[in-house]
Amino acid sequence: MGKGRLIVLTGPSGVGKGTLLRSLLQRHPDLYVSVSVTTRAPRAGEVDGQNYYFVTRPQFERMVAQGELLEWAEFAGNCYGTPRKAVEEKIQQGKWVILEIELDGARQIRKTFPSALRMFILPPSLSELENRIRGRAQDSEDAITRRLTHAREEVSAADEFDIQIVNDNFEEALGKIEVALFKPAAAIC
Ligand SMILES: Nc1ncnc2c1ncn2[C@@H]1O[C@H](COP(=O)(O)OP(=O)(O)OP(=O)(O)O)[C@@H](O)[C@H]1O
Ligand SMILES: Nc1nc2c(ncn2[C@@H]2O[C@H](COP(=O)(O)O)[C@@H](O)[C@H]2O)c(=O)[nH]1
Repeated sequence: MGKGRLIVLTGPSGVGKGTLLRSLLQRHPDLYVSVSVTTRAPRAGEVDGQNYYFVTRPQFERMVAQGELLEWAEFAGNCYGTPRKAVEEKIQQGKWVILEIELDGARQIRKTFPSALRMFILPPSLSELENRIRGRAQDSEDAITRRLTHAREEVSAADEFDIQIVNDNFEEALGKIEVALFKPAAAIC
């Protein structure tokens, strides 16, 4: 059995993290992507237990109080958190576990799992980021404004991460994530 590992993927909402991860999983089905808990309402097509575990705020607060979340944060009016049990079990089993989380959560993981590999995905520009969020057509105008406001703060924190990857050309960005994950450290520049 291989050695378990924790990998954090962060970047502003709409930069393409979820899309990159879906392609990465198709190519590397042995990776495990943690399913987060959120108080956000499901978007069209989102499935409970697959995209997220959708919970009420009291349920979320109970999970926090009982120490069930590895990290959690409030983002654009909703709460998001990583269920501890599944992640710890998968790492124990030797799996490589990926967390797709925002900046506050990534900072928490840096303290609790200093050996985690932390990658930050950047948009080619903020205007392209806005195009992608709008193009996704899943968020209200209010939610879009809040996400773009957060994006500025998040992008300015990119240097806190081990690796920064610009998601301009999708295949190139995906290739860089693969290099960061699978190639020896000397190959990463
Ligand atoms: N390289 C790319 N070029 C153009 N469009 C892209 C690229 N990567 C992703 N997209 C598109 O950008 C939109 C947002 O992508 P996605 O939902 O994966 O972002 P996200 O970072 O996971 O957002 P959130 O954090 O809000 O869940 C999608 O419509 C996706 O198809
Ligand atoms: N700190 C955490 N952030 C998380 C988690 N799951 C998702 N996220 C991040 O929230 C925003 C918004 O997501 P959306 O699905 O509403 O667009 C995005 O940046 C996600 O990466 C989590 O468990 N903890």
